[in-house]
Amino acid sequence: MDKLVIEGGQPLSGTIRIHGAKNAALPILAASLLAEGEVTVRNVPRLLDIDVMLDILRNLGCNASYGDRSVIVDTSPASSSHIPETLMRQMRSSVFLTGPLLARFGEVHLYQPGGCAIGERKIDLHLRGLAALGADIQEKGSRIVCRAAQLKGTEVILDFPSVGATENIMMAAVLAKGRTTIVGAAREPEIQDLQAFLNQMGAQVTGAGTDTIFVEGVSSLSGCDFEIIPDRIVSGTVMVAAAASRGDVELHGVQPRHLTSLIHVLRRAGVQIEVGNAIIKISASTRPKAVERVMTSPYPAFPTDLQAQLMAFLSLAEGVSVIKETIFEGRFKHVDELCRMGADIRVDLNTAFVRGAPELYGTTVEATDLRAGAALVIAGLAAQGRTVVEQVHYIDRGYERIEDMFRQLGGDIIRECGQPLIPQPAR
Ligand SMILES: CC(=O)N[C@H]1[C@@H](OP(=O)(O)OP(=O)(O)OC[C@H]2O[C@@H](n3ccc(=O)[nH]c3=O)[C@H](O)[C@@H]2O)O[C@H](CO)[C@@H](O)[C@@H]1O
Ligand SMILES: C=C(OP(=O)(O)O)C(=O)O
Repeated sequence: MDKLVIEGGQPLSGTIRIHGAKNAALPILAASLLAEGEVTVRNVPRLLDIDVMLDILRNLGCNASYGDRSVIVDTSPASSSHIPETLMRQMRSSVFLTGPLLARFGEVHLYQPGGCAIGERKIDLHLRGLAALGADIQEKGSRIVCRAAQLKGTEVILDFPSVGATENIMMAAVLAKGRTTIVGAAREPEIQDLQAFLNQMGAQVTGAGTDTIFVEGVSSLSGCDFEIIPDRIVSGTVMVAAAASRGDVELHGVQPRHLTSLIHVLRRAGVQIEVGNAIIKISASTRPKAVERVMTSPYPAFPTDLQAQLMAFLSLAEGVSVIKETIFEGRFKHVDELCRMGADIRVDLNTAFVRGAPELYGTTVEATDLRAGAALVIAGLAAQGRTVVEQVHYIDRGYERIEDMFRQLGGDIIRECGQPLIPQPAR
């Protein structure tokens, strides 16, 4: 398996353009199934999770191809509503196919989804929402069958603003009969992007970005051409890496308003940030100050997907930072690895107390999940000496060749290719 080898201590500098958002592209590609016709999705990042989504779409009978940063999906030949277990288990986002398949075929056969081990990650809110729309749901072990000859609009109340459940319910509701109201919806920018995509196909969805979403059911949807928003988590990762390496970086093609909570925390740590139209300039030259209280929460609060990266940065701060993780109960796996690099972090339940150290030191560490892996890369870029990050396939789920991205900014980072994950047949 591949490894990243990083010689730390180089301040990052230069300009970078940020790729499209994985978390917008995945539900949007799943939603393409709702249209009978051809859908073009632009600014799609080349990631492992996107490849898995395209494999699933092909398995369901669609034609799906990737080229020139765009995906073209022709959903007219789609013929199956069975998602294969092996593909279902490769990522959490396979669950996004549930709403669209149910709306299109009146049934869907699926399994509990896989993905990074960062918590229990049930799908009860997804299934309860679909049941409220009239689906009959049978669960046997990890196998799930949902059926509904015609979904019917209703009020769905979410006990927690789950991003995925909000998206699945929106996708199911667009072809339902009548009006659906989602109360307690998640407000993430990716949900607004999904609304824009659905409406471009002819749906009638309003309210995304607030906690109440209205969906007026329509009888059919047609293909469209749509461009994905920039990835706010990749943007945030580059910003934190620039600050940790005490560099000077300009990010282009970003949406600063999606990063308000991170900008606020980094400024509290003493980082210089200038915000323009689709541009963020970030520079840091001194040791950061500790940040007393950071808590992950649903958007617009601080995102759980940047918690690990921020912790790597605050490991180098002057003083003690306190980081509380309220979204995923298993999202502190990077702590042990950061400590192996010289960080001083104590965890008490869902709170990490980070006593900043003057330096981190390179060693061999293991990415245990996607953002934990990104945090170790940041730590490696800022550390003294050589860091080797193993299990890079987790990082490849969400960053398009992370080593190229940081090398473009002057980072000394290369990939050493190992055995392929899936053994290739002998020629
Ligand atoms: C592809 C995608 O967009 N992934 C993002 C999405 O994941 P995802 O959509 O899976 O995250 P959710 O918002 O659904 O999960 C938040 C919390 O709700 C719980 N929960 C969720 C659904 C459910 O049916 N039952 C339940 O208990 C989860 O275990 C978790 O504790 O939002 C997360 C929270 O911002 C991000 O970290 C992920 O990067
Ligand atoms: C947890 C993440 O993704 P997913 O929901 O696809 O597992 C992430 O992007 O950090």
